[in-house]
Amino acid sequence: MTKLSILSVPFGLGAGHPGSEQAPGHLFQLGLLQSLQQHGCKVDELKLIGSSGIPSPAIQVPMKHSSEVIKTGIALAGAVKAAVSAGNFPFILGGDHSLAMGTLAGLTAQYRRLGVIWIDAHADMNTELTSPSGNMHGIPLAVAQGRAQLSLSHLWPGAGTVAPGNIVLIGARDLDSAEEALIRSEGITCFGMADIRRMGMDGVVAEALRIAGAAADGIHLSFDIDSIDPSEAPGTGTPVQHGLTSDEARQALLLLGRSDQITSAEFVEVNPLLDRADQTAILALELIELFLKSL
Ligand SMILES: NC(=[NH2+])NCCC[C@H](N)C(=O)O
Ligand SMILES: [Mn+2]
Ligand SMILES: [Mn+2]
Repeated sequence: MTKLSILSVPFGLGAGHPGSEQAPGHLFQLGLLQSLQQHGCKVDELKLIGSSGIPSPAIQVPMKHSSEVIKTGIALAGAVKAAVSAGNFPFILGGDHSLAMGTLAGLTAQYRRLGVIWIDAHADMNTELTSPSGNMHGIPLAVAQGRAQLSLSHLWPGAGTVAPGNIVLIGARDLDSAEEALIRSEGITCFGMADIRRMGMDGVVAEALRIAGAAADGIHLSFDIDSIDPSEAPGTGTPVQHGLTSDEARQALLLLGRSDQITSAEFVEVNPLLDRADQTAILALELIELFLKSL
C-alpha cells in the first residue's frame, strides 16, 4: 500500500491575489484527513512547510515576493527529497503554483530523469524577462527546464532539470507569446481543449504517460485547479473560460492515480477567498480523495 507524505504548503505570495495560502487549512477543516482515513489511505507523514529559519537566498530575482517564494521552495525541496528517500509518495497541497519549483528541485535531486504532467489552463513557462505579471507562479516550468535566471539548483544543491521532451501540458488555453514560442521551439507536448474533446481524456492521459514517461524513472503530476472551467471551479486567482469539466478532471485524476508511473503529485491554486460557497474547495476535496485512494 502506498505510504503518503502529505506536505501542506500554506503559501500564496507567488500568485497575484492573496488567498491560496488558506487552501490547505480550509481543506483540512472540511475534513480532508478524516475522509482519506475512511477511504483507507495510509498517511505516513503530515508535514507543514514554512520558510521560518531559512536564510535569505543569495540569488536575487526581479519578481514579486521572490525571496519568500525561494525560501519556501528550499524548505519544500528538502521535505520532498526526504519523503522520496523514505519510500513515500509525496503529495504537496498548496498554495500557489510557485511552490512547484521546490517540489521539482527535491524530485530532480532524487530521480535520474523526471517526467512532468502539468494539468493547468496555463503553461507557467515565463521567465523573469518575459513574465507579463511579475508573479512567480507563472515561471516554474521555465525554471525547471533551466531557462530562467533562477534554477532548481538555487533551491537545492543536487537538483537537476526537467527535459522539455518529458513535459506534457494538459488543458492549456491561456499562453503568453513567449510561452508559445518556447513550446514550439522545444516541441513540448500540449494537449489543449480541442485535443481533449477529440481524443477523450482517456486517450490524452495514455499519451501523456507515454511521452512524460519516456526513459524516465518517475513522473510528477502537477494539478492546477484553474484547469477546470470557472463555472465549476470559480475559486482561483487566474480563472480562464472554456476549461475542463469536473468529470474530465475526475477521469484524468482517476487514471493517473491508477498508473504506477506517477511517483508524486501536487494540487495548487485553490483560493478560498475567491470561492463561491465553497464550490471549488469541495470539488478539490473530492478530486484529491479520488486521486489518493486510487494510488
Ligand atoms: N499558476 C498560475 N495560475 N499561473 C498563471 C500565470 C499567468 C500568466 N501567464 C503569468 O505569467 O503571470
Ligand atoms: Mn499553474
Ligand atoms: Mn493556472
